[in-house]
Amino acid sequence: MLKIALPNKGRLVEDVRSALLDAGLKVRAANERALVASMGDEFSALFVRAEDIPEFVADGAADAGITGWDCVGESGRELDALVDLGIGRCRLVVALHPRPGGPTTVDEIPDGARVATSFPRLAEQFFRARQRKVQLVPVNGAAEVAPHLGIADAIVDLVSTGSTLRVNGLFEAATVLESSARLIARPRRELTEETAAALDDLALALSSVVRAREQRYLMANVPRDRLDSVRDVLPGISGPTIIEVRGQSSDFLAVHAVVPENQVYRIVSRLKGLGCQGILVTRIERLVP
Ligand SMILES: Nc1ncnc2c1ncn2[C@@H]1O[C@H](COP(=O)(O)OP(=O)(O)OP(=O)(O)O)[C@@H](O)[C@H]1O
Ligand SMILES: O=P(O)(O)OC[C@H]1O[C@H](OP(=O)(O)OP(=O)(O)O)[C@H](O)[C@@H]1O
Ligand SMILES: [Mg+2]
Repeated sequence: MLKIALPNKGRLVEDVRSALLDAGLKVRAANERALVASMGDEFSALFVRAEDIPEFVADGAADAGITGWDCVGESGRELDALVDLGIGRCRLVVALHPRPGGPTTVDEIPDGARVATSFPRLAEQFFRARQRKVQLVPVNGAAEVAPHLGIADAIVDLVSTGSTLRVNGLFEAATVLESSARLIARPRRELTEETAAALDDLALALSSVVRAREQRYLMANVPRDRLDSVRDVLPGISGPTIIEVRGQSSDFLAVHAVVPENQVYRIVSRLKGLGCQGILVTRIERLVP
C-alpha cells in the first residue's frame, strides 16, 4: 500500500478530497480526526499539515503527497510535481503599506527594511536575487497585520482574491511565486519500480480529472447544410463526432464535441445563430486523451 500525505485542515482539504473522489479514490476514515485512512485498494492516506507534507514525502514517511507548491518551495526539498491539480490557486506576493515617500516597488525597498512572513526561505531567496538587504521577521500567520503593529515595513504572504490585503490597506508590489496544489513525490531515480508504477496510475487518474474539469461535452442537432460552419465553431478533441439521426428529418445531423469550459457560453450562442437545435452541455468526469 502506498502512503499519500494529504492536508488535514485548512484551505485545501475539501478540494483535494473531491479531486480524489472524482479520480475514483474515496477516503475511508474511521472518524473526522483520524490521522490515517484507507483510500481505494492501493493507497492509504496520512493526514498532516499542508506545510509538513513536503518534508514527510522527502524523508520517505509518505510515498507521495498533495500540497501547495508554495509549501514545496518553502521546504527547499527536491521533489517532483507529478500533477498540477489546479486547486488552491494563489500567489505569494510582496505587499507594501502605502505612505508618502514610502517604497512603491521592490527596488525602492530600503536596506534594513523589515519583512514579516511565514515563508522565510522563499522571501530570502527572492530579496537576495533582487539585491535587497532586508531583515526578515518570521510570523506563523496573519502577516498582514504586522505593518500596522509597527513590527514590519512589508510582508510576503499568500493572496488569492486580494481582499485580505485590501482590508489591511496593503498593495501588491511583486509576485514571488504562483502556487496551486500538486501531487508530489521524491525524484523518480529514488523510487522503486513498483512505487513509480503505482504513482503513474495515480497521476494519470488525477490528471484526467483535472483535464475533464476544464472541458464540457456538447451535443447539438445541426442543420446538414450548416455543418461546415459548425465545424469551425466546434474544435473538439480531434474534431466533432458527427452522427446521422435515424427517424429524424434528414435535414439534421447530431454533433458531439468536447469544448473548453470557458468557451461554452460563446459557442452555444454561435450554434444557436447557425440554426442548431436541442443543444445539450454536460460535465465530463474524466478525460484520458
Ligand atoms: N487564499 C488562498 N487561496 C487559495 N489557496 C490558498 C490560500 N491560502 C492558502 N492557500 C493554499 O493552501 C495551503 C494551506 O493553507 P492553509 O491556510 O489551509 O493552512 P496553513 O495556513 O498552513 O495552516 P493553518 O491551518 O494554521 O492556517 C497554502 O500553502 C496554499 O497552498
Ligand atoms: O487574497 P485572499 O482571498 O484574501 O486570501 C489571502 C489570505 O488567505 C490566506 O489566509 P487564510 O485565510 O488561509 O488564513 P490563515 O492566515 O489562518 O492561514 C493567506 O494567508 C491570506 O491571509
Ligand atoms: Mg492559511
